[in-house]
Amino acid sequence: MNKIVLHATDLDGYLRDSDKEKIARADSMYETSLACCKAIETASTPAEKEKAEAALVESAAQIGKFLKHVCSEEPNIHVYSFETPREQHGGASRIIAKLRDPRTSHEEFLYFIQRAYELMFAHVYSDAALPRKRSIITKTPVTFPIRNYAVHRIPDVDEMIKNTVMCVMLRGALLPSIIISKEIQEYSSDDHVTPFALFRIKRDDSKSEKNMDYILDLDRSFFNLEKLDGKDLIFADPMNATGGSLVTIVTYLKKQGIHPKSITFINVISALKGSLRIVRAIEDASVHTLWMDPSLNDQAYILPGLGDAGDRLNGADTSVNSRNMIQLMADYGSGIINLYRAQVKEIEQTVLGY
Ligand SMILES: O=P(O)(O)OC[C@H]1O[C@H](OP(=O)(O)OP(=O)(O)O)[C@H](O)[C@@H]1O
Ligand SMILES: O=c1cc[nH]c(=O)[nH]1
Repeated sequence: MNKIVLHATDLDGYLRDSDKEKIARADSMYETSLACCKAIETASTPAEKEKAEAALVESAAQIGKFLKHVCSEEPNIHVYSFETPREQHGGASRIIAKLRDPRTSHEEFLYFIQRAYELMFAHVYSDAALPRKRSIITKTPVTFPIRNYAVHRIPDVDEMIKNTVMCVMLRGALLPSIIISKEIQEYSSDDHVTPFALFRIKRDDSKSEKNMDYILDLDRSFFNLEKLDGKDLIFADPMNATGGSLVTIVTYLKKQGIHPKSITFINVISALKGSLRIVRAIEDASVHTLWMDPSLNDQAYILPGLGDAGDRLNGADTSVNSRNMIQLMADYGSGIINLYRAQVKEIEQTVLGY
């Protein structure tokens, strides 16, 4: 057993007093939402339910305003819905709502995760590269009167991606990481496939936030330390709750003498606490999230959240049924595997060591 464990108490000291005040305020605002949720659940007439729903809508609006204000003072925290034009918010909101809904099927969940990460790639890379663009010339199937070629101008992301390594926090981050890597490949001028580093990191679900253990299982991780030094590390994990999992990996890397050039953490939902902790604990880290949620429950799950992202993406991973990496990828199905052929090959080589 070759495990690195970070305890909840190791995370003490990163947050500033002013951060703690903001988190406490968001928690207390979310108490109001929870009271509305209770009123919705217990309403005995349609009118009572309608009143409770209106109160929930108002509470969510207040929380949104507060979080936006907090993030406006944080240069390294980027929330898609706070930074993009209003016209784009509806689409992001729809995706998050579908991901939150327990009725969303497994296949639909994968589909909406894919859409979420396409938006996030645009926000973090292709939109950010503008106005730099390059021309691509594409052959079309139309050959009469002669073979046709079309010209398109696409954002030039080459400078931004050339030094990157895709770091995967297994299991929840596997598909998101593959998607971001694929987007990088599609936008690069040389069909660039990111190197991969795979970290098996797990929170101990039997613990609460206050006594949480974050366990990095080195026997089930696959990476070459030397290939991480001086690199721009991308971590694409759908959920950032306490920030503890990422801090565990980065602390371990630094103790091994690895100094990443930058760390880009790309989430679907990031809690306020996890966002602040990452940017305080890790130098040169930036958090980019499609959505920010205000609070955590005692088990360190995000509120309102979407439940266990790893389980919803990959199925339950009990100790009796602990699937290995190659099995996990096979389980995504042949359709997805074909789409992400280059990434799957790169991951297989990293895992199998050839
Ligand atoms: O910000 P934190 O408090 O560290 O929580 C976030 C982590 O929790 C989830 O993984 P989990 O431990 O559930 O493992 P899984 O990916 O196998 O589901 C998620 O995918 C993140 O990696
Ligand atoms: O709410 C949460 C928190 C951590 N990990 C998840 O998958 N969901």
